[in-house]
Amino acid sequence: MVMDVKKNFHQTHSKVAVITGANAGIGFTLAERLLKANHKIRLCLACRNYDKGQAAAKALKESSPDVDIWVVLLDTSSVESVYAASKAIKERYDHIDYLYLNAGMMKVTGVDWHYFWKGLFSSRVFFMFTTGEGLLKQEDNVTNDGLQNVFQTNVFGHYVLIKELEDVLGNLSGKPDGTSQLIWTSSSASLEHKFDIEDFQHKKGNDPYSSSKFAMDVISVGLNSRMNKFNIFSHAVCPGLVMTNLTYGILPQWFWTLSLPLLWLLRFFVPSMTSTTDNGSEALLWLSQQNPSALDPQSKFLSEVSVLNKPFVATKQMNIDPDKAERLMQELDRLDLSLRARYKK
Ligand SMILES: NC(=O)C1=CN([C@@H]2O[C@H](COP(=O)(O)OP(=O)(O)OC[C@H]3O[C@@H](n4cnc5c(N)ncnc54)[C@H](OP(=O)(O)O)[C@@H]3O)[C@@H](O)[C@H]2O)C=CC1
Ligand SMILES: CC(C)=CCC[C@@H](C)[C@H]1CC[C@H]2C3=C(CC[C@]12C)[C@@]1(C)CCC(=O)[C@@H](C)[C@@H]1CC3
Repeated sequence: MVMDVKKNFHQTHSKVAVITGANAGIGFTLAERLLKANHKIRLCLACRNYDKGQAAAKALKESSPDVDIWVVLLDTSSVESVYAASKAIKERYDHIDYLYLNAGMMKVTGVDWHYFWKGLFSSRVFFMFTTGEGLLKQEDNVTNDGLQNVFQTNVFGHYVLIKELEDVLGNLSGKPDGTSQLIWTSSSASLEHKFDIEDFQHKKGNDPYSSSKFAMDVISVGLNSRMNKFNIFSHAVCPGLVMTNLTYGILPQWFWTLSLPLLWLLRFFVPSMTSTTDNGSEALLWLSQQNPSALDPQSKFLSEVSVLNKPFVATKQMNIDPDKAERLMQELDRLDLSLRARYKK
């Protein structure tokens, strides 16, 4: 009897997930949950600090000692670091199933408490708790590559990473039925009116974080138009308000701990008060379990939570003009080319 041993790519291949900013917060919990859901998954923790990355890998291996976890040094605020990390990633994996574009930062110098108290007793209170609009005084600086730091860290570094990894994504990896998902950790602070295509790095504005998160959503839509034909699908996620180093950089941990009862009460009206990294990573994990070709390229996926602390995934239409998205991507392509010329890449 002749056995048919020819199996397709999906039956034989162990899934590979690359997560940027995986050593802490939402990225670390996502790594834990991906492993719990599929212990055969191969994980790449792409971190800017090698020791923190190794510590995260060690912690993950404590609960699953036999798993394939690898740490690669990646600083999204440096294109040379992105080039080096991509090269190392491609040497190790011939296909990536999930590329989580999660690393992110914001530099907050203060909270506008006057605006907060006024907002608390106004009709914009729920919007204020969902987006944080107008409450945070932020600063930005210029990276060694000469770009705005928040833009380069949150957006452009990831855009270059995707371009560098193109030949291990979707069917461009040479696997005819290979599929890849690009999953952006965006935010409900992504606000269209904070973004200006003429100033896409947000050199002039005062809310670089919201601008960067809106740019992410636009790029995600644009990537679908360009890349769905290669079985590469892009989606953006809002994790909600989660207690992590990012929020501890805004106000001290003790303040957030004391505010937890209030944040839980707010869940009656604002389901984005996810609070924990477990709740916040819900939509990121959920997306890895979906057929991406069946998802609307204009949908944003929100991690939300019920009053009883049960996480769920909600969707929101983005209605982003694909032509606008293509225009932004062309700007980023030009910037990418000029930096490649500088670094002779
Ligand atoms: N917390 C929240 O309420 C929300 C968070 N988000 C988004 O979630 C994502 C994860 O943040 P969160 O887990 O909250 O915060 P954390 O600060 O806990 O995690 C951020 C991760 O990104 C890494 N990172 C920062 N800058 C760089 C860089 N230049 N290169 C590589 N890695 C970098 C950090 O590394 P290191 O440890 O070395 O600093 C860390 O691993 C971010 O994109 C954030 O904008 C979105 C909505 C709400
Ligand atoms: C909790 C109390 C009593 C006060 C805190 C007031 C603000 C500091 C706080 C209210 C809404 C928060 C918020 C964010 C930061 C902190 C707040 C402005 C984010 C902007 C953090 C990063 C994100 O990506 C957003 C989704 C958050 C939106 C809400």
